[in-house]
Amino acid sequence: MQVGTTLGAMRAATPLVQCITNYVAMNVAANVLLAAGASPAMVSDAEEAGEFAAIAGALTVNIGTLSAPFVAGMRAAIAGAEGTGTPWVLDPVACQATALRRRVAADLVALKPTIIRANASEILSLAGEASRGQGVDGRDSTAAAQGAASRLAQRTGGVVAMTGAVDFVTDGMRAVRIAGGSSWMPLNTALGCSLTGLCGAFAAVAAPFEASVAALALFAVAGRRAHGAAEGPGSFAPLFLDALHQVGPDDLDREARIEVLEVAAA
Ligand SMILES: Nc1ncnc2c1ncn2[C@@H]1O[C@H](COP(=O)(O)OP(=O)(O)O)[C@@H](O)[C@H]1O
Ligand SMILES: Cc1ncsc1CCOP(=O)(O)O
Ligand SMILES: [Mg+2]
Repeated sequence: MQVGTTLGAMRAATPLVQCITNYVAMNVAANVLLAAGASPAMVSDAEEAGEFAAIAGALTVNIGTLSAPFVAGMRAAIAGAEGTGTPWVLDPVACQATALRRRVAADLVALKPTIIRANASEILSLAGEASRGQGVDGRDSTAAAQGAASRLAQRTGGVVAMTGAVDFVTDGMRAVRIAGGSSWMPLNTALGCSLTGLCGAFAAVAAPFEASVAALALFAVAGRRAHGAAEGPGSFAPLFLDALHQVGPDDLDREARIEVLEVAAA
């Protein structure tokens, strides 16, 4: 897949990405998007969120620190995005954990996100299957959740970008696995949330499946590069930001480990 071309297009556009994300992720995700080449804006109040979505290249919606004002802002923003045909990405953080999260996540999935980016435990929960997720951290393998991801994509008509030690992306018909990254990534809070924002950045310039693959591949390549130079989760964080900025289109094509799957294997 031509992920390098997609990266070049994203950087050329510097897309404005509206991120409705949690308090933990706001700063981390903004820095990740800036380093990768996008223009993030954390705009979530219901009074302005719909208006902003109409001028953004993409919207991302994350339920990490859920509250009634956040939900109102999400609904306003999604309505604004739908009005202009703007792509939007859902991150159902810890959607298995509480009744509130299960209900809000199900309501948002019913609005048919362009992309759902989540860990395997969250995908299993959204698909109505048993999840071993603990809080915001995934505890299921993506291999065990491929069927759930495919069914979810078929139900929404969108793309499911599922992450873990090996990532899996499907639109219900096509599927790929992406290897790479670092075992220190899940020990850095909000990297999953930041990747959701990056999916939005790519979706502003490319079709949802290609956008998701490019975003996850960039994380995988940058994570692998940073791992080689880091000594632990703390030194990993700045090295990862540097790598996100330094990986170019040719590097991405050369270093990305993307396996295109037969549909029957998905
Ligand atoms: N064990 C691992 N080895 C390599 N990369 C990982 C590992 N776990 C997660 N990642 C990477 O970390 C990023 C965030 O994924 P993940 O931790 O699944 O999200 P979340 O924080 O939403 O649970 C993704 O790029 C994923 O590929
Ligand atoms: C720790 C925490 N608590 C609520 S949201 C959040 C951030 C989770 O970030 P990620 O799912 O990207 O690791
Ligand atoms: Mg995480």
